[in-house]
Amino acid sequence: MALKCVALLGWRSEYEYSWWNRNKPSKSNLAPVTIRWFSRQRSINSVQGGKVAATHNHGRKFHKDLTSLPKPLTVADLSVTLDDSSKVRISFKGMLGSYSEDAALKAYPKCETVPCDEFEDAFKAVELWLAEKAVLPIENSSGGSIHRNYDLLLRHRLHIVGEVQLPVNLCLLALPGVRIEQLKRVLSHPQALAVSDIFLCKLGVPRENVDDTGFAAQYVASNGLRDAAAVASIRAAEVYGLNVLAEKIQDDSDNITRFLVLARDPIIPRTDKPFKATFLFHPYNLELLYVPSRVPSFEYNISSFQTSIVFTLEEGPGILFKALAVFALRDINLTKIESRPQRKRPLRVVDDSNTGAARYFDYLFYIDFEASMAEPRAQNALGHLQVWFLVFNYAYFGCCYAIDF
Ligand SMILES: O=C(O)C(=O)C[C@]1(C(=O)O)C=C[C@@H](O)C=C1
Repeated sequence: MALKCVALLGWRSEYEYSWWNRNKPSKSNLAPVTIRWFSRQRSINSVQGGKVAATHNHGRKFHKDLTSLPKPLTVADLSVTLDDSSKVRISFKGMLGSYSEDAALKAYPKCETVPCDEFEDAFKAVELWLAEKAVLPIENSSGGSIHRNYDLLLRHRLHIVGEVQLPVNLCLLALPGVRIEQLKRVLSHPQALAVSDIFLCKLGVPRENVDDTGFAAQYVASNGLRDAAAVASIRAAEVYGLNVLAEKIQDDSDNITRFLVLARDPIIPRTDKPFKATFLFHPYNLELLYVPSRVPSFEYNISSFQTSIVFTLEEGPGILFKALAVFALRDINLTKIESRPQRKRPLRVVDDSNTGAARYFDYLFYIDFEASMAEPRAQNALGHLQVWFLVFNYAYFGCCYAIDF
C-alpha cells in the first residue's frame, strides 16, 4: 500500500538558500523607505478627501475616503526595498484596528504594522522584504479553520515561527451620540457577524459583510453614518473615534482566534545534538528541497515547540491511522488535524472489486504535533515515516514554532 506525502512547510533547501541569498538585497543597495500607508492612524478627524473603491458587499461597492489613512498594500505596491534599521514590520490582512493587527501587536508590541488588502499580499510582503513577518488567522474557536490560509501556506515558502492566541471580544461601535435604537444596519467581517448571532438577532437589523472589522469601523466613521454600526474591537473604536454601544457581544464568551506568525527563515529549536536529515518535497511539483545536516542556531527552548507537517495518503483501510500511529507510539500529542482538497489533483480513480473504478476526492492532511524537531522522539517519529516513504513512497516535511508570545 503506498503512501505519498507531499507537503512541506518549513526548512528551505540548500539550493533554495543559495538562491535566496543571491536574491536577498544587500545592505548597500537598501534605500531608506518611507511607506506612507504603513504608519498607524489614530484619529478619524483627518479622514477626508479622495474616493477609493473598496470592499464588495453582496455586489454593492463601498466607497471610502482614504486620502490620509494608511492604504492597504496590494500586490502592485510591492516594489519597495526596506531600510535595515527600521523596526520590525508585520504584514496582516485588513485595515488598521482589525483583530489581525491586534494579534500582530500582541506578538510584537513595538512593531510597525503593514495593512494588506488580501492574505496573499501579506505573504508577498514578507517574501519581497517589505515586512519581516506576517501574522495571519488560521483558526477560530467558534468558526473553525480559516482554509484560505492553509492553502496559502503551501503556495508560499514562508516558515511558521510563532503562534498568537487572541481573545476576540466583539463590540458594537457607532458614531458618538448614536443610540442603539437608531441603527438600521450592522457591518462587519462575516466571521465576526456569524459568532455574534444571538446578539444581532435580538438587535434585528440587516447585516452587511465587509472585508474586516477594522474596515467596518472605518467605513461607519469616515462616512458619518448615523444609522449604521460596526462589529469590531475596542481598539478600532479608539482608532476611528467611535463609541462602544455594547461589549463582548459574541455568542461564546471565550471566542479565541489563533494566528500564525510567518517568516522567511525558520526558527531552529535549541538542542545539543545535530538536527537529523529530513527529506522535503515541495507539495505541487515534488521537487526535493532540503536535507539539513546541522542546526544553524540555538535560540529557542525545545519545550515550547510544535511541529507542523502536511502530506497526502494513498487510499486504503487504516492508512491515516497507521501514519498517525508513529506519533502515538512515541507519546507525541497531536494538537490539530485538518484536511484540504488536493486542488491540483482533486480526484483519484481506484479499482473497486464490486463496482469497477471508483473516484474519490484526494486530500492533503495538515497535522500539528507537540514536539520539537530537535527531540529524538520527534526525529524518530518522522524517521519512521521516512522509512515508510522508502518502502511505500512516503515523504514528509516539518517545521517548528513557538506557542504564543
Ligand atoms: O476582521 C478582522 O478584524 C480580522 O482580523 C479577520 C478575522 C478573520 O479572518 O477571521 C480575524 C479574527 C476575528 O475572528 C474576525 C475576523
